[in-house]
Amino acid sequence: MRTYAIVLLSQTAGARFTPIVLAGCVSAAGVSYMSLPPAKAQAVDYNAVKQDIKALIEQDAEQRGDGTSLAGTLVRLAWHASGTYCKSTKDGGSCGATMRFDPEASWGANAGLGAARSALEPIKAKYPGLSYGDLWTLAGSVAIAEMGGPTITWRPGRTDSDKPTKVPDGQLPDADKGDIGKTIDHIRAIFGRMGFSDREMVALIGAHAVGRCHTDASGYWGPWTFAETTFSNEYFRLLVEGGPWTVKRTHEGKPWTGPLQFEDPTGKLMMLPTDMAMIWDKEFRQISEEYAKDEDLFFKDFSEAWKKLIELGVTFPSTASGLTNLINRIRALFGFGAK
Ligand code: HEM
Repeated sequence: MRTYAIVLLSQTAGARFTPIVLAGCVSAAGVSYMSLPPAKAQAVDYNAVKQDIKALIEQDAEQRGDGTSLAGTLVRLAWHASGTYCKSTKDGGSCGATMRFDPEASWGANAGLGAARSALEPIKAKYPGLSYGDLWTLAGSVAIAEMGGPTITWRPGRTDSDKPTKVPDGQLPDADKGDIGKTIDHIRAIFGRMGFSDREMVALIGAHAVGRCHTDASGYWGPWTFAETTFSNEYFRLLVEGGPWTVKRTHEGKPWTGPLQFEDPTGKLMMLPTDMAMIWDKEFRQISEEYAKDEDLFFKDFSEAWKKLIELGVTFPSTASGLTNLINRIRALFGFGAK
């Protein structure tokens, strides 16, 4: 049995370390909190934010009524907000939430994400102390949990920039580099720049279990799996055991004029060239096969890599001092602390 809870590490503004407040949060929310020093003037009830994100996803699904969901787009928003990071220059990442501004908002890679950002605006307005960076990454993390994904450990602390990014376009991956070898090298170059290993890249790309491609956003069409609102290892199972995956030639009875993509024998599912790289490349394939066989392993690796992704470049307020930690531990022993 898996745990689907989001673990929140909460900042309490105004009061440095307040076990009573924290204990209250624990019992009210059923999630785990840890105290961090305050960084903002206005306290945010992150559990309430989480509930609002869940409600937004549910309301949106009801309105659509076609089996598609905002949840996948929220995951993509959190990933694109974070995936600009460069481990050498330390630029980019979810801190700053610079996708609010051009040019980043208009990068081709971010097409279609404006709707997800707008959908979250009422939640941002409701919690003045909440940063966009925290909201976007929490929304992606809540969406993963809502779709049955693994436990995500999320913590607040991102501050917003009031200036556009300094980072040039081209930080996020293209789905095709024209030939197999170049596409594989491109994946390693882009994710390597962020500081990810082969295993972490494959795990993260496994998020294509959910959501879909939209012709009016990326130009590609279709979902990767038959259950696009369920976070699972189906993406890897389809890649490894499904198919055969062939070049898409037609769409709804007409010739396909979009970019190169692959389809399964039903014509209902798709893979990007970068997805096919997950079985074309020997090392990627080995990991994809492991995930196809073992969903728990995929969930474990994904949740660790996702936490790393959404924390790239983020400096969190330092945790409690040694003395405060000791006091908290003693309080915890007597049942007052938050574990
Ligand atoms: C080689 C790396 C990747 C490439 C080339 C890529 C490319 C794409 C493209 C072209 C789309 C379709 C966008 C649209 O038309 O709306 C998409 C959607 C999506 N991507 Fe990726 N992606 C990559 C990695 C990732 C990673 C690392 C994650 C998350 C950890 C992710 C999560 C998603 C999700 C959830 C969607 C569905 C969005 C929706 O339903 O609106 N992708 N991706």
